[in-house]
Amino acid sequence: MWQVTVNSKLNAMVELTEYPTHPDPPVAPALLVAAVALIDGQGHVLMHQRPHSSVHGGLWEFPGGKVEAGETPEAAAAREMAEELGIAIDPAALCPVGFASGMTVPSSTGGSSRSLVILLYAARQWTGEPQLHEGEAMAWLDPHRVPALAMPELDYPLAAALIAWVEKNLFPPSVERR
Ligand SMILES: Nc1nc2c([nH]c(=O)n2[C@@H]2O[C@H](COP(=O)(O)OP(=O)(O)OP(=O)(O)O)[C@@H](O)[C@H]2O)c(=O)[nH]1
Repeated sequence: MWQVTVNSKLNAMVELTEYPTHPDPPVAPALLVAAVALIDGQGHVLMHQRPHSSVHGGLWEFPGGKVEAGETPEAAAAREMAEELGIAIDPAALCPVGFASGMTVPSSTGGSSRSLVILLYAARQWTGEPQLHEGEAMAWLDPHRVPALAMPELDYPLAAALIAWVEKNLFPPSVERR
């Protein structure tokens, strides 16, 4: 971060001072992950249990994965839905719900922690029946029950954002008519 100081005596002199933003800043670019809350006709959301062998193994998450080079987050989300659940989603039909930001958990094989940003989208339409292609299990849940699951840390704020989104978009307060 740069601080600009104007020296009043010399009037036009500008001093630039560099300040460290963090004692140990992350060196790698942020990892971007696109995840999807699939919402069925009953307003239930599909949660996915990560493979035991993976980072965050056995925890519940919103299905999704890393955005690859040259991909939009929406295209990545649609690709992950095909890979993980065997369903087709139109990227244009994904609705932004919220995001969460933190640090990755270093894998058991090493590697340092890096900045992680997860974008959560909602989808109410897709083609095909979700099937477990990867992971340990999947479950359709009332969104209000999601915060009770064992999940990666960033999924708790994502779950709160989803509940707010569902209450606004699926069950909007009735409009008072005079
Ligand atoms: N998909 C997904 N990943 C999440 C969530 N919450 C969360 O912390 N993550 C983390 O974000 C990262 C995404 O990794 P991933 O393993 O799902 O991505 P991927 O399918 O591209 O993995 P791959 O490297 O095996 O191809 C992991 O560190 C994962 O633990 C979530 O709700 N959904």
